[in-house]
Amino acid sequence: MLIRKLFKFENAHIVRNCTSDRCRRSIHGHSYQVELILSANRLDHGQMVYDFGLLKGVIKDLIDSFDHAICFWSQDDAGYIDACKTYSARWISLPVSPSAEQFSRVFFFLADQVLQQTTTQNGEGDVQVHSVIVHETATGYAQCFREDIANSQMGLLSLNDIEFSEQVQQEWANPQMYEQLKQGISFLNPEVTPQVIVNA
Ligand SMILES: Nc1nc2c(c(=O)[nH]1)N=C([C@H](O)[C@H](O)COP(=O)(O)OP(=O)(O)OP(=O)(O)O)CN2
Repeated sequence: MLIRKLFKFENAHIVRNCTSDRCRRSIHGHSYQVELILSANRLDHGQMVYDFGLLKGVIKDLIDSFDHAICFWSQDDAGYIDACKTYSARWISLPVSPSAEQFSRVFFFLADQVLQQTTTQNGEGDVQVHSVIVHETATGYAQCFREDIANSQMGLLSLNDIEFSEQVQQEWANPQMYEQLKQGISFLNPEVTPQVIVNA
């Protein structure tokens, strides 16, 4: 079974080396919509694949990091990167260029890491990220599947190579959250007290 949770953010970027002239050498923004699709072959005690509410913690904070931020490829021109860092308090440095395709890989990678490091407490089964769809505009989207993450032609992703500005980190519910993720420290989902349903 699949479930899907939608996230939204506004972000600015340049995507170098693409065919579209406006896209490759002018800073521009998009209202992104991100569909996180999870799969599982069994349901938890609430008869859900994964409670939507649980996706409003670390995963939401990570995706919301990109809101009102500028995103740049760490291999971009040093002067441009300096300007992004100087004139925007919220910035994110990526090891890949910020195309819709790479955003979908980055969000798959991050959500997958969080889920792998999450200790569930409500009988969840084999919950996994199935795919991530990133809508860059109303007419264009990219969808990432698991096999795209390890595809070296698309560029290697690692937690250490994704950098969030100080301002972005301060706005997380737990500013240490990314460090925790990098160190492999587990996230604990809330405990659920079973309710006894008494029939009248
Ligand atoms: N496969 C991809 N193609 C393009 C990407 C991308 O990430 N992946 N990105 C861009 C630009 O960022 C651009 O701003 C969006 O392009 P486009 O869809 O052409 O945008 P429009 O709003 O002009 O398109 P409409 O069809 O008028 O909505 C370019 N290509």
